[in-house]
Amino acid sequence: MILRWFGRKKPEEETRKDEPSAPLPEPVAEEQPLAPEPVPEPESRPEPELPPPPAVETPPPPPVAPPSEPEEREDAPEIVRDELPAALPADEEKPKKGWFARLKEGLSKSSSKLTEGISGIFTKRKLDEEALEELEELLITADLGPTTAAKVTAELARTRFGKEVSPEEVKATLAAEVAKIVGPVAKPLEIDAALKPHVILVVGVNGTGKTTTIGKLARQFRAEGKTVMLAAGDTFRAAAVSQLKIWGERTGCPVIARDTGADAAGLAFDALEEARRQGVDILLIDTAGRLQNKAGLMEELRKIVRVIKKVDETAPHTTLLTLDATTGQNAHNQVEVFRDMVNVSGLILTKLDGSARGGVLVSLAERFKLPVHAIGIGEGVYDLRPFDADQFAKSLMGLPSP
Ligand SMILES: Nc1nc2c(ncn2[C@@H]2O[C@H](COP(=O)(O)OP(=O)(O)OP(=O)(O)O)[C@@H](O)[C@H]2O)c(=O)[nH]1
Repeated sequence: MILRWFGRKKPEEETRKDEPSAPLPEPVAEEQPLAPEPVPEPESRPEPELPPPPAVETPPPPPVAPPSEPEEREDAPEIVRDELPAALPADEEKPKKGWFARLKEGLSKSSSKLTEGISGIFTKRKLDEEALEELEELLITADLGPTTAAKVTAELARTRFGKEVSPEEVKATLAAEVAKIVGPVAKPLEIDAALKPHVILVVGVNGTGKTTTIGKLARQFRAEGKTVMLAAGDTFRAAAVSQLKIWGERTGCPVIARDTGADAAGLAFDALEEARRQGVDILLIDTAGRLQNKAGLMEELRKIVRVIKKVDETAPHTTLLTLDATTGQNAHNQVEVFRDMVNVSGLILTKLDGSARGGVLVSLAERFKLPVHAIGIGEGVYDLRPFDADQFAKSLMGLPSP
């Protein structure tokens, strides 16, 4: 059965009753399904400081195994499924504001650039050739890309040419056009419940938010009642491994890790075997993203894929590419590069908060047509949500909630 990420009943609601005394301080799965949030949440609670990772009884990290050829390995780390925490540990408080409000706030740099430009062009002015050219240029500088910019302005010209149009009308038309372009790529991340595990390989340039995204996804899956294992496949950097371990603790997920410099493919192989043995629902594999050594990275990623196919020839079932929205058009190059290395099945756009270049999502959608499964608007564990085309388009144009 295919389950849609976020689209299920909150597992806590179903299982909390028979859980032992371990108290859950906050109903962790408060998020809505994919549906947009029509009403902002009350602003009663103070903004929480991110507490340090709680002392949760997570299984100890598996022993570090020496690098070896995956086929020969018999000493897979011991992780007992019963030890998985029954509930998500207490961690960060859910943000007080609703998602749409936060998305709008996050995209405010991108939207103010656009809305100020639109007001400048269209206040008391007819939609003539010159205005259209200025608008097209504005959209290009806001990272929507030349193709999208041309398409969107042509649509506006088709219906309003020669007429006096208000900035509000232009924004509404643009939002509708943007929603049309990004709508087809707004696809939830689907998890096949029949797979034990569903393997998700997470790739992307260093710093684009792979590890953080893995942590956020892990929390969400755990909140849905799924068992999750994390594999620290960025064996190159010690900090990347320890960062993933922290996310493992925060989300109550075992982490398979090895020493720095260990063979990433071997580690992925071990992790998949272990996840299989334990009947874990989802295995999230972190990877390195050193583009400086493109050939080396390509070989490493391809080897990971090759090697995990020895355990499950259908794996990885999902290959997510994280893209940092602040890098603007550079994200296009990254899609091309990673698409050549591995079979990228979907994108996650991170750091849409504070980026003045959020429009890049539109040009990516237009050009690559790859599913955008989710967007990140902050560093916190709750700051990732499925991508909603209408919400995004309205936020980008600074318009009120859909
Ligand atoms: N503002 C903001 N920061 C984010 C978001 N996602 C990740 N970050 C931050 O971006 C930085 C890099 O994130 P990582 O998850 O370490 O990125 P990575 O791709 O795993 O990078 P390496 O560990 O270097 O391979 C961290 O400081 C994160 O907290 C987001 O959606 N918004």
